[in-house]
Amino acid sequence: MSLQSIKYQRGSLEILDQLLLPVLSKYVPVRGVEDGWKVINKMQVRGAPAIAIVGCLSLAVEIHPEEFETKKSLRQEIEGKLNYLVSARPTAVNMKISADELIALSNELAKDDTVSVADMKQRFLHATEAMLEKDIADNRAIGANGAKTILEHVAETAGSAGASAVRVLTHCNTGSLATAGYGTALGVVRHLAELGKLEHVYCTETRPYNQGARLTAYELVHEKLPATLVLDSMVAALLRVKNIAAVVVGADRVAANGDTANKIGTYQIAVVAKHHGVPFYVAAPLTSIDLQIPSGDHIIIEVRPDREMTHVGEHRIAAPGISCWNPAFDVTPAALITGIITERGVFRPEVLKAEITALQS
Ligand SMILES: CSC[C@H]1O[C@H](OP(=O)(O)O)[C@H](O)[C@@H]1O
Repeated sequence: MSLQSIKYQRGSLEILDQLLLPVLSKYVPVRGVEDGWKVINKMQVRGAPAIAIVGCLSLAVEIHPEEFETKKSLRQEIEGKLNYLVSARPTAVNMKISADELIALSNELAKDDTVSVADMKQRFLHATEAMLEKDIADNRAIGANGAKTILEHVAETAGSAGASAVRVLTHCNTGSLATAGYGTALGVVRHLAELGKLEHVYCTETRPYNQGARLTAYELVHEKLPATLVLDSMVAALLRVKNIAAVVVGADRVAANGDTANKIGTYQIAVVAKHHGVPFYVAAPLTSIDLQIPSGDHIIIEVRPDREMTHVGEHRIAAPGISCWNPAFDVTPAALITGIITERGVFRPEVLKAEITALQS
């Protein structure tokens, strides 16, 4: 079983086709931007950070063998192709943020007369390749920050000096298959396990793509972590009887006020967690935080094909002719979020914008 969602070396990019998991582990080549757009749009690769990394590396493999006459032509290629890749899926912000950063870099290099066109191409390739290691480092920091916060909350609530092992619930897939490795919310789970403080992790199936049943369960079984799969409809009952210490989920786009777009079903889990007094955390790198939008009302929610609901593979499970509503995400209001776990710290939603702005200044 492979957990490496992305295989890259200069001039070559392959992605693990997540539509085939867990039954088949098959890598497919991504030869350029058209392939990159397709594998993202079809969700052969998915997960906010992985989308950005695969998108940017698809451009890297495309321009690697090309010779550009001028820096202007290279800059135009970079800007046009990155903006095209942003259109593959609208909700996660990571691709947009990465595209803007790389476009800004190429504009800066194009203006610098001391930089040749060959140097400019090399600098661009290095910048895209650096995303892989940075994502893994960010995820490890998210894991450590999140585990610490959850254990402190549990100890504080119990009035004890240290927390015993905890039970957590997660939704969708936020692990190695959604990132360059280790994961965000699943990185918190991994770090709890590394500390010997993970009693049990529950993962929801996450209809209709089944990221939980097919991908998160795959990762947890692979690492022999104590895990149980539950149906999306079981969350309320689970929180009532299983003494869950915290819910930790990922994010596709966090607005400046902390409202968070994440996989459909996240909002209702947050409502149930509030009802049961269970802390609800969002785990996300800064590349998932969009300070340009004031609230979740401004987040575009991708609506996906009906067939993802009416069929499991080739097998029809819904009556022919029924109409469907298939938003891929929903928005959890900041008021339902206990904390946003990032690689730079854990922030309450009401201070997120100020804290992130201070970090970035
Ligand atoms: C680590 S971000 C993962 C994030 O992306 C998932 O959506 P999708 O599978 O449609 O790309 C889900 O919202 C996860 O929380």
